[in-house]
Amino acid sequence: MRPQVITIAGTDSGGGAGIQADLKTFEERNVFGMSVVVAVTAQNTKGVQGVYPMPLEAITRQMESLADDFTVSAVKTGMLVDAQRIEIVVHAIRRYDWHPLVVDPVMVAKGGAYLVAPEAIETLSRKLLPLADLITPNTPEAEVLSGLVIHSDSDRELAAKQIIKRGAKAVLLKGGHDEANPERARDCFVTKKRTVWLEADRIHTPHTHGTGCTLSSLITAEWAKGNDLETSVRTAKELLTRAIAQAPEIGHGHGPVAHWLLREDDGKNE
Ligand SMILES: Nc1ncnc2c1ncn2[C@@H]1O[C@H](COP(=O)(O)OP(=O)(O)OP(=O)(O)O)[C@@H](O)[C@H]1O
Ligand SMILES: Cc1ncc(COP(=O)(O)O)c(N)n1
Repeated sequence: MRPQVITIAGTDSGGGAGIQADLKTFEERNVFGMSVVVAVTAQNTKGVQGVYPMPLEAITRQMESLADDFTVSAVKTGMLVDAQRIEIVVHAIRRYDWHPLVVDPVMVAKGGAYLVAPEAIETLSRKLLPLADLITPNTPEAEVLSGLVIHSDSDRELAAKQIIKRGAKAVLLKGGHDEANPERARDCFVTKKRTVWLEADRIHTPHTHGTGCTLSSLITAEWAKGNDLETSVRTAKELLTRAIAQAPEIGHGHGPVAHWLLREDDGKNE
């Protein structure tokens, strides 16, 4: 049976990030994608023009509908908007025992718009983080979640370990924002047992809208198919690098990555 996976996040009308990126990614990786819309955003490659949180009841009902019918193999979360919405998502994840759980602790969009209220970060850190089988912060998010300032590789590793101390089972600390390394895009993957550095060429392109969403969806899909976490993370990084390298010129700002290059050939498309 095809693995069934859920994204709990915000939409991106521009199609490059959020739930749209997640569902495109799931489809390309041959898992059946479902969604819980926490907020609708009016958004394009130039920025976020509006955020419209869904009513709490609508979020709860979507999760009930999915729990009532599907065999869920993995779940990811993205933009969760505020403390109240984080709380009801946490409640459902506990109630339905949705694991493995990949938490992309989305805080601020590339253009600077807040995707979660700053006062909700405490709730995210205290209640959602401890449920995460993997959490995928970028550098600024890792600083907030660990309470540490990050300059060096050893800071990165230390911050990831601190996030594990706070309850996450594994951390992928993404280096897309690491301006100090102009040639390589390096991510630090830390579990209780080991630290692994994942490296790829840094691609010189403005078209990186939705890279974090796409990476966490790739990992969720690969994990749902029964691969182990480290293999899932490695595969995801390789695929994403290719999709960034061939990012199309779509829109007038930070364009999306080439989701169609993530396709897994299962022999059925020929
Ligand atoms: N220019 C680039 N070239 C190659 N890889 C990149 C580039 N920018 C980001 N990445 C990789 O993309 C993934 C996402 O990293 P990034 O730090 O951009 O996440 P993010 O900020 O959460 O993304 P988003 O902007 O979607 O929220 C990481 O694996 C990172 O190394
Ligand atoms: C709904 C939604 N979720 C997540 C992101 C983060 O992606 P990025 O930082 O690439 O804009 C986004 N822009 N919109």
